[in-house]
Amino acid sequence: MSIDLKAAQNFTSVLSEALPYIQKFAGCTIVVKYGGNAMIDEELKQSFARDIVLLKAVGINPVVVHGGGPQIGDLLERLNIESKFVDGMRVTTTETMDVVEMVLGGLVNKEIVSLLNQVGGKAVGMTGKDASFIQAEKLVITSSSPDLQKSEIIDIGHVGKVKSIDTSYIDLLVKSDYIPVVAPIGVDEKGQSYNINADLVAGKIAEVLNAEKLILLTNIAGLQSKEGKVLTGLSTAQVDALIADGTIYGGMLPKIGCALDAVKNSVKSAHIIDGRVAHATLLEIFSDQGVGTLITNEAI
Ligand SMILES: NC(=[NH2+])NCCC[C@H](N)C(=O)O
Repeated sequence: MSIDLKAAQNFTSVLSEALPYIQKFAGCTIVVKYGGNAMIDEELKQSFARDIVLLKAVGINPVVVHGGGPQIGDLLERLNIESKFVDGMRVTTTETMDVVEMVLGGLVNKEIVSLLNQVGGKAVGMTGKDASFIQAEKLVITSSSPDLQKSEIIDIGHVGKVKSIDTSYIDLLVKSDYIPVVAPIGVDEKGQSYNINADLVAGKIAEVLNAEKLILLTNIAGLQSKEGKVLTGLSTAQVDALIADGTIYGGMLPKIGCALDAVKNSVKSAHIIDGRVAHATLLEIFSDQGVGTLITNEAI
């Protein structure tokens, strides 16, 4: 059989394009928020696992934070427990929190750990309860009722926000070449569990770890202009302007808020990438073009 020279050349040019990035990011921490389609589609799951293990193999330290909303919804449905949402957040009663903890910390977390380990990684799963590493507090939300002209506090139960993160456990794992896989559950000083948005947890972990990158795998091609063109590189000031003029709105706002906060604090760049594309993580980190939107503090 003769060698396909063209394919071989393509392959080597791809590898060669990756070299400066492998050199630049070796030893760095990259926090990857894993969610959406990439977590459901079999082929995308495999490609994600290989990407993460490959990062580790070339000396980059990935930390994975995952979501699991649809899986929680599925089990609640099977158990005949009604799902209620306020502002896109799941109303989490004590009964619901048990299910959240079982699904996120058990089923989903261990599936990801196992996926990574099957392709040769050394992944270790945990929730913020392990070593109490994510301290949480209750998220208080208010709604203004139009007729009363005043705001009311709405109780959405065990939904939390991050109060503080102790990185010593993650550090220990990373130093020993393990890949931490974090389920977004926090704990308060009384041992109470909280369900926390995974983008938020990923952003905060990236901040406290002084990560090089925060990568958010999404179901979109990236941030888009009003005309629908993907904006491949933006400064934080440009993102602020896109929020102010309404180009970025609705459901995307909390996600972009997490990315912005991370970059405005200590993370070098945040990437909103297209998780529907196989090997999106590798493409973003090791190619010049990437597969989505890169946000940095520098003017672009
Ligand atoms: N969406 C983009 N414009 N990505 C460019 C990525 C460039 C480079 N691979 C990096 O990770 O820093």
